[in-house]
Amino acid sequence: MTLPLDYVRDGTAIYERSFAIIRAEADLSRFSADEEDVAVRMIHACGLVEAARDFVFGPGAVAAARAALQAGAPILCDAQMVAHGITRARLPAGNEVICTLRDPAVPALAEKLGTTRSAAALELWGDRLAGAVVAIGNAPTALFHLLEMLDRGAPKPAAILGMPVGFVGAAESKDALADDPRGVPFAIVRGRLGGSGITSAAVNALARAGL
Ligand SMILES: C/C1=C2N=C(/C=C3N=C(/C(C)=C4\N[C@@](C)([C@@H]5N=C1[C@](C)(CCC(=O)O)[C@H]5CC(=O)O)[C@@](C)(CC(=O)O)[C@@H]4CCC(=O)O)[C@@](C)(CC(=O)O)[C@@H]\3CCC(=O)O)C(C)(C)[C@@H]/2CCC(=O)O
Repeated sequence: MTLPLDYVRDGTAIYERSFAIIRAEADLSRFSADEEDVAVRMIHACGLVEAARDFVFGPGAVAAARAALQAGAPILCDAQMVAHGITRARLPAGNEVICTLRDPAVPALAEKLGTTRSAAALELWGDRLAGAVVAIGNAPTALFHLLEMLDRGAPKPAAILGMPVGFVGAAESKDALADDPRGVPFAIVRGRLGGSGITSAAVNALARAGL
């Protein structure tokens, strides 16, 4: 082995080269300029240029989420992994990043409601839901539960990023959001694909455009 090994060590150079590869290889033609910016960062997080086919941005979603973040809206996350992936330095207004999953009240609440902890945790968002940016990247049940809360009259968030991953309920929960967004601007990744990384990346792109 010849040391040092030959690889790029500069973080900014790595990002720049990655983003250039994505723009060269991905079909981004159906996105507006601001959607494209978000899509590139989402592809970067999952390593799949083909994923762009499954990205759906509802009308005005990027503008609504960006305006909310600029105005200081909190970011409500279903999982700690989503919350931890959000780069605080990119947030335009020192926005609060909230995940209630680990609240001690959640296991009993889940038992009482007969659902997962991920879904029950949303009940603790309370009034913070009004005008917030919601980022659901892990749990399909959380997205389903959010839609049920909205149907029961919960305050509307500014935007919903519905990007849970998996095989049970993921595609269905995202279809349910896209089919009836309850008047809330939304973005989804159709099908099984999604996850905390893609979702954090979407928030990071919405928080600040470009690199
Ligand atoms: C059924 C669940 C799924 N989890 C998936 C993928 C991943 N989950 C990870 C981790 C560490 C966590 N998942 C929980 C949210 C946990 N996962 C579930 C639940 C059982 C039910 C959610 C649902 O179906 O909607 C859920 C527990 C609950 O009662 O809500 C987690 C809270 C479990 C725990 O550790 O307590 C935890 C989240 C921790 C956090 O960040 O706050 C994985 C890292 C898997 C692993 O542990 O090996 C992975 C992360 C994926 C990602 O990108 O986020 C699925 C695939 C989403 C799956 C739901 C769909 C399915 O097809 O099964």
